[in-house]
Amino acid sequence: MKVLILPDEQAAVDRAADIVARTVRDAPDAVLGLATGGTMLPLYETLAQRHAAGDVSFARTVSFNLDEYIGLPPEHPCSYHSYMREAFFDRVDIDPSRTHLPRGDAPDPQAAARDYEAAIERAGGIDLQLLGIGRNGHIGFNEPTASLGSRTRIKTLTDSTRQANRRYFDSFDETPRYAITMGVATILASRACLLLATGAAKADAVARMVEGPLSAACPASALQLHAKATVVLDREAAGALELVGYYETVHPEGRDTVFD
Ligand SMILES: N[C@@H]1[C@@H](O)[C@H](O)[C@@H](COP(=O)(O)O)O[C@@H]1O
Repeated sequence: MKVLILPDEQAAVDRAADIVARTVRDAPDAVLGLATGGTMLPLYETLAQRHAAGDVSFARTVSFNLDEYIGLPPEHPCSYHSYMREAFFDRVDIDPSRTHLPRGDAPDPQAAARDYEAAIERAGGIDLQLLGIGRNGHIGFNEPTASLGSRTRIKTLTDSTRQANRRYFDSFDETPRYAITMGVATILASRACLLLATGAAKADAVARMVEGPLSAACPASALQLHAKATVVLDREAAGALELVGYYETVHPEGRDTVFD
């Protein structure tokens, strides 16, 4: 795992944006796996600014988002469909017909999950999967104890995840209980992963992901199995790592060096 530690949030976001932009420049028709959450908002903002400056185009990019809440139609203001439109899709030149999110309002969610896997396969798989991390170590909506062999399916959200996402809804009761999410194995099948974590609230989960045992108790630790996983952190999110000195030697100033 490449662990890149940057001095602050914006520096971490810039480094993550560099990796996304390089992927799309190298392969304009790259398939990106996209993530939601508060952490990703400044990343999408930075990518939108770089697009406006003429530095990067997503015109031929294909995208698949990690997850969506069960029960929310795409036009619901709290759906991840709406999040993606507002944060990114409406601000860059991506072709809406090439963007994909699971349908939270599908009449048969299990069938929708299987179809989503098939669509990823038909697109040739994911070149770069963007990820955030939950405070309990979840990736996508793969909560602790999620099978490390799982594919896209329906997951029940923990109360702690619902509490963390409650701020977007009118009440805790209205915060969805279920989500359709790519599985851990779906994520591991991508050709490269890029996980961005910022802020002290993520420090424990980051330490368990990078240095803890490989365990379904921390689904993000499954990235230890991925041959091309890059973790971009600000100093606060790196705060509980033991081997900081080593990561900083290998990647001085969070540089994405050739030797990893
Ligand atoms: N399903 C999303 C994840 O994809 C995201 O990485 C995580 C952290 O979100 P935030 O960045 O807001 O802390 O929780 C959400 O529930």
